[in-house]
Amino acid sequence: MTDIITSSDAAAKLIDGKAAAAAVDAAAADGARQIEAALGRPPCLAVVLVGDDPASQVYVRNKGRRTEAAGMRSVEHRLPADVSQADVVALVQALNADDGVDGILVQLPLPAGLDETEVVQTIRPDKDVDGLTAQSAGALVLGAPGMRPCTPSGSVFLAKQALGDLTGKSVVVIGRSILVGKPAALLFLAENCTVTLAHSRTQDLPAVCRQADIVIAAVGRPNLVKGDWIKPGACVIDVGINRVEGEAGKSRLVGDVDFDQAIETAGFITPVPGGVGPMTIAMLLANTVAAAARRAKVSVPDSVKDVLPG
Ligand SMILES: NC(=O)C1=CN([C@@H]2O[C@H](COP(=O)(O)OP(=O)(O)OC[C@H]3O[C@@H](n4cnc5c(N)ncnc54)[C@H](OP(=O)(O)O)[C@@H]3O)[C@@H](O)[C@H]2O)C=CC1
Ligand SMILES: Nc1nc(=O)c2c([nH]1)NC[C@@H]1CN(c3ccc(C(=O)N[C@@H](CCC(=O)O)C(=O)O)cc3)C=[N+]21
Repeated sequence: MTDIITSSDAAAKLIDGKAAAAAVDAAAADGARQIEAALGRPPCLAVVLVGDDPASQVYVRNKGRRTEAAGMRSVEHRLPADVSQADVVALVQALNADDGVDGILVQLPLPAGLDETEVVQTIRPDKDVDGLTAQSAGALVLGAPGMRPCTPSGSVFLAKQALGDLTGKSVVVIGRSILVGKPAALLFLAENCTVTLAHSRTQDLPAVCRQADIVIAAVGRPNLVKGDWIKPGACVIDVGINRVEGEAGKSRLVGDVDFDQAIETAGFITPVPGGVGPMTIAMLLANTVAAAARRAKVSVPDSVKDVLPG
């Protein structure tokens, strides 16, 4: 297996999200084989993509490819951007009722005019592999069993690869979205971290960040987090995926952290691309295997239990 933590020419070690995702994909593939042996069919993930946002299409394509590579079934449903609310809800209801579907992911954001909350709330909680329904969110708050959101789960996994047990670490999460920041704060709390949840109204964000043993940047602002915001030796998990103008008119992906600066002070850092992004898909696969197991009333394979957060 490739090393997940590798050294760089600068101070920080790199956390290789691709290598970590390959390990989690392998665990999911192992689990998928066990499910197929028990059920006579592999776990199945349905992805709903509304509109033609090019970035979303790339994610959906990556998800489809990795799902099949892990020996699972992937079904994509594409709807036009001008689809009605009722038609999106009806599709989710049909997927809820389809016994051959174990997991449902509705790609966010939905085009303007559609009620995202209603669509997400339509997903049956036992198929909510994105962990975004009120039932999943409630279970996370209560510390009860349930599906955890994929990007925050991936962020915890990578921080553990770098630091081991996270008990007592101070964590600053920047961004409080339902998809990333808020559940990330709760997952790190569940790891016994001391968590600060920062956002656009936070006062003196650089000073808040400098207290952190672990910084989670989930803002959507290219290079917002500067090198001198990072406590020497801290672990930096960059969730941001921002497309910016690169050389020769070509676009490239950057995170929310000024990587070239932060790598000089941090102890560990995730790159973009090749950091949290690949882990998000890996956790989605793991959640899909777990959902298939629970629905079939067989035990969740140990390989999958081991990679998911508590
Ligand atoms: N790697 C992956 O798999 C994934 C990556 N992403 C990426 O992560 C980033 C965040 O996504 P998402 O959470 O959906 O984004 P949202 O736009 O929903 O949320 C952004 C959050 O950042 C806060 N914020 C905005 N500007 C600042 C600022 N200047 N200082 C401090 N906080 C600020 C906002 O605060 P307020 O609430 O006060 O407005 C808000 O809470 C994006 O780049 C997205 O592409 C998202 C999902 C998965
Ligand atoms: N309901 C819902 N759940 C999500 O989890 C969700 C969503 N909606 N909407 C959009 C965001 C974004 N997201 C990414 C997933 C994988 C990569 C990924 O694989 N990135 C790779 C490659 C990126 C590339 O090169 O295009 C990388 O960072 O290395 C990125 C981003 C999931 N999201």
